Amino acid sequence: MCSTSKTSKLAYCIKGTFVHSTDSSPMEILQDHIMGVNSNGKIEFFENARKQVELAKKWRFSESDIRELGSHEFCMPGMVDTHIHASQYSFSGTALDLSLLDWLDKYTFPTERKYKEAEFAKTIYSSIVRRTLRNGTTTACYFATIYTDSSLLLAEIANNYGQRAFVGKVCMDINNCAANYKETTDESIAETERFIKEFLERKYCRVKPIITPRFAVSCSEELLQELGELAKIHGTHIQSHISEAVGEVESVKTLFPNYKHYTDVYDKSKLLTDKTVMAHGCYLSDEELAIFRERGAAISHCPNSNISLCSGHLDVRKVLKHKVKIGLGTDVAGGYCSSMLDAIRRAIDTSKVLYIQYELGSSHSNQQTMPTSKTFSIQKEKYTALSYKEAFRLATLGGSQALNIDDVTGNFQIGKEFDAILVSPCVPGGPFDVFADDTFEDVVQKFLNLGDDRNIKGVYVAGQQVVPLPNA
Ligand SMILES: Nc1nc2[nH]cnc2c(=O)[nH]1
Ligand SMILES: [Zn+2]
Repeated sequence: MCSTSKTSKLAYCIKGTFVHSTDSSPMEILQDHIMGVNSNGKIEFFENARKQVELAKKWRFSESDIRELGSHEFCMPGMVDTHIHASQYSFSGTALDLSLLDWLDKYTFPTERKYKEAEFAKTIYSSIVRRTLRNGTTTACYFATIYTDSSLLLAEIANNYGQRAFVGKVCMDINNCAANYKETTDESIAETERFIKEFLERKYCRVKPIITPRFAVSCSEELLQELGELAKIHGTHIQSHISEAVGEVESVKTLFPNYKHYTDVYDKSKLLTDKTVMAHGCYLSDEELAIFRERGAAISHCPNSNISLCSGHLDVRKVLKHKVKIGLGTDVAGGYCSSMLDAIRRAIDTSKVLYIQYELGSSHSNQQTMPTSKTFSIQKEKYTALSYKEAFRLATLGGSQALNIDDVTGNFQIGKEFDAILVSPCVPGGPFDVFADDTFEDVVQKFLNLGDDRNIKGVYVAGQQVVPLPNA
């Protein structure tokens, strides 16, 4: 049950280094700062520690109420996974030998069928929620399966562990390969209505339903339109896949001949709103991106999956140029890693691959000639690979914007809920080393490139500490 009081007291203070993004800066490192979090889990103040005495008087706290971070430690916003299939976690790290449509038929649909069984669902869903929380994912936008009851179970599990989440019951009334894993159109609509109704009755504070047509290939026109209506009636979020792989885009052209393009299929069904997040978008045209921008719809960039399933590459620069909202997603299990740190790294890798292609001017050729320093300097003005700071922003603030929850989370702006991870770079047996001449920026960069859950000492959602996990 969700309860916030109108009056809020100061709950605790944290003092040390904070790293976050704003609209104007992809990364701010604020050393020697002090933050106050209130009993509603919101950031009450965030100031230079110089003002501690003044703040202590105003908010009536003493030295003993302050949690002081160690010299290399820092707090950063919790990461936002804008696209993850909780139901595919059981086979993550395997089954990466096929491209999208064959991969769905051979591995994904048979696995998702198992979620008819509540016990199986409970085991895997508990594991993925625990795993993502330990990895520092404070918000996850989940796909479940076509089964309503086990999808509701995922919502319950996320709520019990204190994760902020969107949970979608998958809708699909077409499946030419696995006839035993699809619904009739009427079933899909009725079960989605039941899903939303029962979900909302539970009044979870930070776990919400999201309407989830799997993708246009597996949904009839009627189903897409009805889901668009339901989203409108209930004001819910919407998620799906779009323009992920060439074979998929070709199928959509054949299945929906009367539509201008893939984006038009969703748009005409009212599925593109400012609460929509579409995964991938590797092959979206400028015209389609302009529609995304107009509708306020967002893209979830899932680079691990795009590479693992040999789908393609998303040009993040192009999406940003169109001012389309964008966050990162792990897309487990097309993406083999459930950590958003991996999504940051793969987003940078992808951007560098695109940079090389632009530099060589050979995105459509297989010339293997080395570029000269001259071509590098000329081309650099045209294309810049994503920096680690930009990728950090995509994983935090960008994700919250993509999910339209940036008024609540995504950075350390006063009034937002304190969703954060406490990073401890120097841990015994940790994954990297810090040396005396490392700047704080170096330490942050090392964590983003080399760190893992061993460095994540604490995770907070709305001010509540959720990691270490219960029964860890
Ligand atoms: N990566 C990915 N793409 C999809 N397109 C339709 N379903 C899926 C899925 O489960 N994973
Ligand atoms: Zn996906």
